[in-house]
Amino acid sequence: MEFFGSPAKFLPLNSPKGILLYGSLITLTVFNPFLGIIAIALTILISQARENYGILEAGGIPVVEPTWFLGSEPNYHKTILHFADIERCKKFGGIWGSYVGRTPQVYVTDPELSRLIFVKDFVHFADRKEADFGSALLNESFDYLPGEKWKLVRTNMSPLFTTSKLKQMSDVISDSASEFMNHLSSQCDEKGRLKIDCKKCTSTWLIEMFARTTLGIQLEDGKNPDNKFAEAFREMMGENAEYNLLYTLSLSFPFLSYFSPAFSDEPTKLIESTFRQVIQSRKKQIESGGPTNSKDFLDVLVGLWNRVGTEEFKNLGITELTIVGQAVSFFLGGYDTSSSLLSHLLFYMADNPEVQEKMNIEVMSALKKKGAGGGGGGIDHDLIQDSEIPYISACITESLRLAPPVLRTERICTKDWSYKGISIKKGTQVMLAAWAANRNPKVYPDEPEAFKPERFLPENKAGLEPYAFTTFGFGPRNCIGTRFAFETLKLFTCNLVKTFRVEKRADTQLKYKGGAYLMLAFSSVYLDLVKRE
Ligand code: HEM
Repeated sequence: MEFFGSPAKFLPLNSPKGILLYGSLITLTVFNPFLGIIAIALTILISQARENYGILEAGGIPVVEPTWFLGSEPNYHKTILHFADIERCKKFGGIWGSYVGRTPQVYVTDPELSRLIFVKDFVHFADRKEADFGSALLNESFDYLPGEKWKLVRTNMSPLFTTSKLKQMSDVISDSASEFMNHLSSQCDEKGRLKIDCKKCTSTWLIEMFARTTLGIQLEDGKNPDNKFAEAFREMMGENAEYNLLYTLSLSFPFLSYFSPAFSDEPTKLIESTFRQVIQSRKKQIESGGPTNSKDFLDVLVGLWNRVGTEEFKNLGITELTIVGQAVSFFLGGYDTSSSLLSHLLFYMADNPEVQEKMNIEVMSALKKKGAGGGGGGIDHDLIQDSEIPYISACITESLRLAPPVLRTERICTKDWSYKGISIKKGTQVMLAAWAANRNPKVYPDEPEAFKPERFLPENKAGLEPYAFTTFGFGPRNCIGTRFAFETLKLFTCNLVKTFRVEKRADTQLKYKGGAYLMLAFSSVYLDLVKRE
């Protein structure tokens, strides 16, 4: 087994193992050239697959023992990676390494290391790994833009998330949420029940709501879970895709990824053309001096669009597709994460009936206090402040802690880094293992695996270590939509608990998919919505 040594480059000719290996290859080629060439090709492939072995150990990082040539994760496609992270954190502590195929990856859960890597020493870890999603549009996604290109887009997008902008969008989100509840009510049977697939149901609303808030358009048939725009997004994200052995093999032998692209390019066509049309029609509106929403999302996109072709944009490689890609990545960044979170929140609520009763009492009394009574409307930006609905806010935060939709927040080390005997080499991927980090028993000593919203009530949360809540990442490249996400989640949840109870069904289960390495992937979670009197 130890033909290739470790770390494996090609074996030196003058070593005993080298003489044995190269001698055997030459002999085989002389007697059977066909088999000999195959053996030489395999030798080269395997040596390449092992080329990074040893790098992590040399930096003082404990590693998940690699196999002969499939890295540390020979069953990657079957492994539920966030559970693996939890187990490894228990075994190794706050930092460990793994060879994912041939890529050395470092996993961090220790709050102090997270602060250093993601915030203080950001210049060493400013980018994410260059990605090829098999789609030109997705390759322009904001999350994966490199260095200066990312900086320019981020600087232009940040002003969209100020308090005043958020308040402006909040009315649209709130109208959309209450309309959606009315729609769900109208779908209930004569006993006031409706079976839902949590992710499909909540993502339908989120996509419709995003279209309204960011693009200012109303989707045709937007409340129908099977509407073509929502379906295109789900297909593009490969929601029904399963990882297979070919995927695991492609991690060690990247040429195989050509046969198993991560995302599907076909549905991006509908999405790309819709976004292009919307941007171009706002551009025309602005050029003809028509009224606009003054610096909303579309105005920012049009501003960037008008700079395509300038020297600065040419140098940075920013094209029209880059601009469309930003609109798409806001949808993706927002809808998939939020629907994943809402599915977990609904599951925890169904699992804890007493919790949802408290949530209902809280929202009803906040409405009463406001003078809005029990009838429609009233749930708006002011009502969803933490001071008005501390318990509901705590339930949302606890769900975010327990089930972070982004399993691992990633960075690539662009400059060698070291700290107290640990060194990370340029080219290594660094992952914040969110599921494990958020269960830190030193920070959440009371049953870290359990759903306990009380942890985040105002009287309890003050002393919590901020770097042990990793759900939105950290530092200059953290989630730009955090405040928007909280606004959305709170408006939806308040409307939901006011209108419905959530109940488990005989077929309710929460089953995670293997191989998902970035975004949480799970099979349909079915629950019943039951209308409140
Ligand atoms: C529950 C909801 C959400 C969760 C858990 C979440 C989580 C995350 C995480 C972990 C990151 C990576 C942060 C890092 O690398 O440090 C991220 C990045 C990002 N998120 Fe979110 N997100 C959510 C909602 C949203 C929403 C609503 C939007 C848009 C309105 C959004 C847009 C983005 C974008 C554009 C990035 C890339 C930022 C950059 O690279 O500079 N996210 N998000």
